[in-house]
Amino acid sequence: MSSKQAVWAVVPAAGIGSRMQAEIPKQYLLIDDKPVLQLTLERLASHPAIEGIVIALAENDQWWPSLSLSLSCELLIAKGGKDRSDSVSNALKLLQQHIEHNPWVLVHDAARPCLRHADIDAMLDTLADDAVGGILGIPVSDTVKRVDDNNMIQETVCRQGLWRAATPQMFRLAPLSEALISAAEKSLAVTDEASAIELAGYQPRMVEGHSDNIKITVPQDLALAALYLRQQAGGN
Ligand SMILES: Nc1ccn([C@@H]2O[C@H](COP(=O)(O)OP(=O)(O)OP(=O)(O)O)[C@@H](O)[C@H]2O)c(=O)n1
Ligand SMILES: C[C@](O)(CO)[C@H](O)COP(=O)(O)O
Repeated sequence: MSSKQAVWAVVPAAGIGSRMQAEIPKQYLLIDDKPVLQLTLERLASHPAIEGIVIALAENDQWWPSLSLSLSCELLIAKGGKDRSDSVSNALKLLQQHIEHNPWVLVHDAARPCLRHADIDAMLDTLADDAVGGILGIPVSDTVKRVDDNNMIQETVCRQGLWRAATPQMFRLAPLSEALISAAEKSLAVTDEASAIELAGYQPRMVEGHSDNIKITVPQDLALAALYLRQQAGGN
């Protein structure tokens, strides 16, 4: 598939950002005067392959109306759910009501504004003819320890073959929706789309991405994301 083949993006943006310990949900914190969510949406919408975006917003989201967005793609708004997987599932169901075909869907965290178009291109090119789909990730480069509740090291985990999963996670609309519904029906908590696809018996492909595609999660991540965005703007 060329990177021009139209795909839809799903952006879960209904979290409260508790680990960020901020006054407002982290997706509305500012980086160089722009809300994180706006940066992420503009990054996705400016890619030529993105036909439309479905964003999942919390029902009590009071910040969305204040965004001044001018996106070059269609935008649908779904209801956020209790967990990230519920928000994604709601967005997929809304998309299925909106379109009849079964496109590739890129699920991408609102909290990841540093996504590079090169990584989107890598996914579209690598997974073009894949029967299942796949995700962006980064190989683990540190030694990994398992630690107990008292911060005592229990074991060193072999890092051979260990990767950190990121987003986008790219799957076909119908099987992804079915996999998430199935996981929810079995009360199986999934923290990413690939987990649901794996539970459904499929084997997603890992696509190596850039390590600056960080998820803004804890306070120090905001300054790091700002640094990465400035670095990218400078052509690095
Ligand atoms: N019920 C939820 C929970 C999370 N998300 C979104 O999923 C992405 C990744 O989740 P995470 O980083 O965990 O965000 P929060 O859940 O907001 O953070 P925390 O766990 O610290 O509260 C975020 O863009 C978040 O807005 C969502 O759409 N719906
Ligand atoms: C989807 C994800 O970003 C992949 O690493 C991650 O699982 C989200 O987890 P969170 O606890 O909802 O931030």
